[in-house]
Amino acid sequence: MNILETKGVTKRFGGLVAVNDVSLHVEAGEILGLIGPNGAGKTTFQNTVAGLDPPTSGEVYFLGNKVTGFSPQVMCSLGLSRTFQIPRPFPKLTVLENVLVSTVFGNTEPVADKVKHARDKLDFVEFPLGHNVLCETLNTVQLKRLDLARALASSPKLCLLDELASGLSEVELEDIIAIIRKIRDTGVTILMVEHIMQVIMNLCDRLAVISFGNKIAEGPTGEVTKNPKVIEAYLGVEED
Ligand SMILES: Nc1ncnc2c1ncn2[C@@H]1O[C@H](COP(=O)(O)OP(=O)(O)OP(=O)(O)O)[C@@H](O)[C@H]1O
Repeated sequence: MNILETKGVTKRFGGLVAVNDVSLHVEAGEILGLIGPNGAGKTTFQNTVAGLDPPTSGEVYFLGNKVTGFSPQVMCSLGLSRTFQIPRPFPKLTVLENVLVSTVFGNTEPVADKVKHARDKLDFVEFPLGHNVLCETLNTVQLKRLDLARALASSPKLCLLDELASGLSEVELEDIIAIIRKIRDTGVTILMVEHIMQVIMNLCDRLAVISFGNKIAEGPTGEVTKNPKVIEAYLGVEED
C-alpha cells in the first residue's frame, strides 16, 4: 500500500522551476531516500507534500486521500510529521515543553499522560541532556535529536526527515542510523532527504533521485546507486 503518492508535482518560484512534474510513491513501512545534488529541489518537494508550500500544480495523496495544498497543521493531524534541515524549536521553552507542544497540538490521537508521552519520545531518541534545559542553549546535535522527538510526539504514520545526519561525527552517525531504524521498526514510514552515503546505504530500501527539479530515477537502493544517469548527476560528465 502506498502511504504517500505524488502525481506530477511542480513548484515554481517566479521563473524558477524548483520541482518539475515529480511523481513518486512511498510504500507503507519502507524508508525511501530522496537524494540529489545541492539545490535539486528535495526540500522544496518535501515542503509541497507537508503543506508548507503548496505545489503550483500536481496532486498529493496521503493514505489514499487527496491532500494537495492542505496546511501543515492538518497534515500533521492526519499523521505526517517532519524534521527540518535547520531545527527551530521555541528557544525560550525547555526541551520537554517543546515536545509537549507537538504532543498536545499536533497529535493524531488523544494522549492521556502527555508528560510521560513527551518524556518517552525524548528517551526514544536518546536525548543526551536533562528535559528541563532551555532550548536556546542546545548545540546542533542536541537540536536535531529534539527535532526528531518533536516529530515523533505527534504519533505520525509518515515522518519526513531533512538531512538529519548532516554535521554529525562518525560515532553520532552510527547512533542516528540506529535510531532511524528503531523508528521504522515501530511502524512509522520514513521519507528522508539525505546526502551522506553511509546513512543512505545503511537505511534506505529504495531511492528517488532528483536533479534540477526532475526525478531521474526511482527504485531499490542497490540498483539506483549504479544507474549511470544518477552517477552523472552527482559527478558530472567528463569533457572530451
Ligand atoms: N522560497 C523560495 N524562493 C525562491 N527560490 C527557492 C525557494 N526555496 C527554494 N528555492 C530554490 O529552489 C531550488 C531548490 O532548492 P531546495 O532547497 O529545494 O534544494 P535541495 O535539493 O533541498 O538542496 P540542498 O541539498 O542543498 O538542501 C534552489 O534553486 C533554491 O534556491
